[in-house]
Amino acid sequence: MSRSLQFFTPSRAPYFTLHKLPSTSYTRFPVINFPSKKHHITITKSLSSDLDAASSQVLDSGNGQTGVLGVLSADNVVAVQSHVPSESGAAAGIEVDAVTEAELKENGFRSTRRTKLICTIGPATCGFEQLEALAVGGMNVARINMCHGTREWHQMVIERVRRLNEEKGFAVAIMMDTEGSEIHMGDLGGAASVKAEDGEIWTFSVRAFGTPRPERTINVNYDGFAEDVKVGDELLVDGGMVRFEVIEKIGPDVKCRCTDPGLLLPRANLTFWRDGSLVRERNAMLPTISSKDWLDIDFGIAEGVDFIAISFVKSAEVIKHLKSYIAARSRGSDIAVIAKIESIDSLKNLEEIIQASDGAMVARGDLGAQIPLEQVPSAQQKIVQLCRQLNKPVIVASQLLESMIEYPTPTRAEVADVSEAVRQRADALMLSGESAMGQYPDKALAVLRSVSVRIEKWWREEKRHEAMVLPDVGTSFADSISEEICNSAAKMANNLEVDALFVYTKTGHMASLLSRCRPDCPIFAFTTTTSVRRRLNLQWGLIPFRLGFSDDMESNLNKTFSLLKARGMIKSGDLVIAVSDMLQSIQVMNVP
Ligand SMILES: Nc1ncnc2c1ncn2[C@@H]1O[C@H](COP(=O)(O)OP(=O)(O)OP(=O)(O)O)[C@@H](O)[C@H]1O
Ligand SMILES: CC(=O)C(=O)O
Ligand SMILES: [K+]
Ligand SMILES: [Mg+2]
Repeated sequence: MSRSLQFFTPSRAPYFTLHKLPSTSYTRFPVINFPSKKHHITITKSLSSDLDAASSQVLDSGNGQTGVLGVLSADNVVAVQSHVPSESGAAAGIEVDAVTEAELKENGFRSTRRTKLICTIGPATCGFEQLEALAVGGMNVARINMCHGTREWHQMVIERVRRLNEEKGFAVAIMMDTEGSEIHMGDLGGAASVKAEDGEIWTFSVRAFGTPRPERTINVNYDGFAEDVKVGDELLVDGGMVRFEVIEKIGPDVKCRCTDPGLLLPRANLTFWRDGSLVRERNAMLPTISSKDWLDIDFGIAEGVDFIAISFVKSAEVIKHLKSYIAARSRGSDIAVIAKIESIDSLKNLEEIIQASDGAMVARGDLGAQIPLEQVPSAQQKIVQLCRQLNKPVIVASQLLESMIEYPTPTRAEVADVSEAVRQRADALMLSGESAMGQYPDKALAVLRSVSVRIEKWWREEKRHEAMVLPDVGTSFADSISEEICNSAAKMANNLEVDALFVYTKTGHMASLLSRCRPDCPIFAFTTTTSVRRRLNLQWGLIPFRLGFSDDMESNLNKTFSLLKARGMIKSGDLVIAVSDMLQSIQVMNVP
C-alpha cells in the first residue's frame, strides 16, 4: 500500500505527491511538477500528526535537483496533507480531488466551478504527464472514443488515468464512447487528414484498398453503400465539412465529385442526402450497438469504466438492454449508461430514451449532420432542460472550441457558445478534437474552466436564473421524501445564503437530487465508495468526497467538520445545511 502526501503551493497549479516506498523513505516526485525555486514549503504544525516518522527525514535530506523535499526552505507554507489512496481501508481519512481542494482554499467555496469538464483523450493527450496536466487543469472525466485507436491504446489510457487517481489523489472518471454502426469512412491508411479539393473526383468504396492507399480513394464501412446511394445524391462528410456529389456507380465503387472542399479526417461520419433530405435506406436498420461495440462494451466492463456512452441511440429499448447486460456482468459495480442524442430518431423518442438512461449527451457533431444546423441550438436547450427535469446529468459536446485545435485562443463566437451552455446549466462540457488531437489541449481546457467560473458567478450574482419546474421523479414514497428534502434544503440554502450543502449518500442519489436544484452554494457530497465518488464527478455543483461514515449523523458531522477544518477546507462559523439518505432530515448549523 502506498501512502502519499500532497503539498499545495500558493500558486495553485503545481502540486506534488511523495510516495513512500515499502522499505526506504520517500521517493522523488515527478520533475514536471517540481516547484520552481520560488515556492517554499513547510509542514504546518497542526498537520504534522498526519506525517509519520519517516517524513521528517525527508524534510531534512535530499536535494532539489532530484526532487527530494529537503532543500526547500521553510516559509510560505500553505498546507500539507496526507492522502491515502483509494480503497486502502483508510476509514478515518477523507478523500477529495487534489485540484478541487486547492481551488476551494484559494477561491473560497462559493466560487468553485460548478460545471464539469470532460476531455476526449487522443494522441495529443495520452501521455501520463499530459493526462496529469489535464487533471490539474480541471478535467473531471476522461473520454475514450472507440472509433479511434486500438484496444491496447485504450487500455493504456485507462491504466494511466487510474494510476493518476491512485498516486496523485484525483478522481477522474472514465467514459467509454462506442463507435456505433453508422456509416463512416476508413482510417485513411494512417494519415492524420487528407485534403479534398474542389472538382476532384474521389472513389468511395467498401473495397479494402491496398497500401499505400491509391490516391483519392476512401474506404466506407457500410456494405450496402453502393446499392443505397443514387447518382445525383449529395454525400456529406461530418455533416457538411466536405461535400461531394455522386456522379457514377461502378460495381462497389461510387465516384463522387467534390463540391465543397475541405479536410477529410479518419473515420469521419458519412451521410447522404437526396432532394434536401437525409436518405435512410437499409442503413436505418443498422443496429445501435454493433458486434464490435458489444466487444468494446465487454472490454469496458472488464476495465471497470465509469460511464459507457452509446452513439446514435434510436430508442429506449437499446439502453434498457445494455443496462441489463451490464448488471448481469459487472459484479455489483455500477457503470452508468449515457445516451448520445445525435440522430433524428433519438429526438423523436427523447423522453423515453433519457428516462431509461443514466444521463445524456447532446452530440452536436453528428446531430448537426442529421437535422438542419439552425435547429441544433433549440434541440440542445430542450435536451438540457428535459435532463434536468428527469434528474439525469447532461453533457454538451462538440465544436465548443473547435478553432483551438489549431489556434491558442478561441473565437469570440466559441466563447459565447460555451457561455450559453454554462448559462443553461448543463452538467458538463466536453472537448473532442481540441483535446484529442489539437495543438492546445491545456489552453482549451483553461478556457472552459475560466468561462464556466465567470458565467456561473455572473448569473448567480445577478440572480437571473429562470426558475424551472421540477416535476416529481420519485417512484416510491421514500424516494419522494428524499426529493422533497433536497428541494427544500436547496431552497433554504439559497434563502439563508449558506456556505455549503453537505449530503451523505451511499448511492449518490441524494447528491444528484440536490445537484438538480442547482443551488447557489456548492454541494459537498460524501460517499463511501470510490466508484460512486468518480461517478458524481460528472454532475453539476457536486464536490465528491470519499469518506467512511455511519448511520449516526451527529458523529458523521463532527468527523467531517474536524477533518475538513484540519485541512483548511472549512472554518468555524461557516453555515452549512446537511442532508443524508440514512436519516430523513435537514440540519442547519454553523461549523463549531
Ligand atoms: N484515440 C484516438 N486516436 C487517434 N485520433 C483520435 C483519437 N480519439 C480522437 N481522435 C481524433 O480526434 C478527433 C475528434 O474526436 P472525437 O472523439 O470527437 O471523434 P469523432 O470522430 O468526431 O467522432 P464522434 O462522433 O464519436 O465524436 C477525431 O476525428 C480524431 O481525428
Ligand atoms: C460527440 C459526438 O459523437 C458527436 O458530436 O457527434
Ligand atoms: K463515438
Ligand atoms: Mg457522434
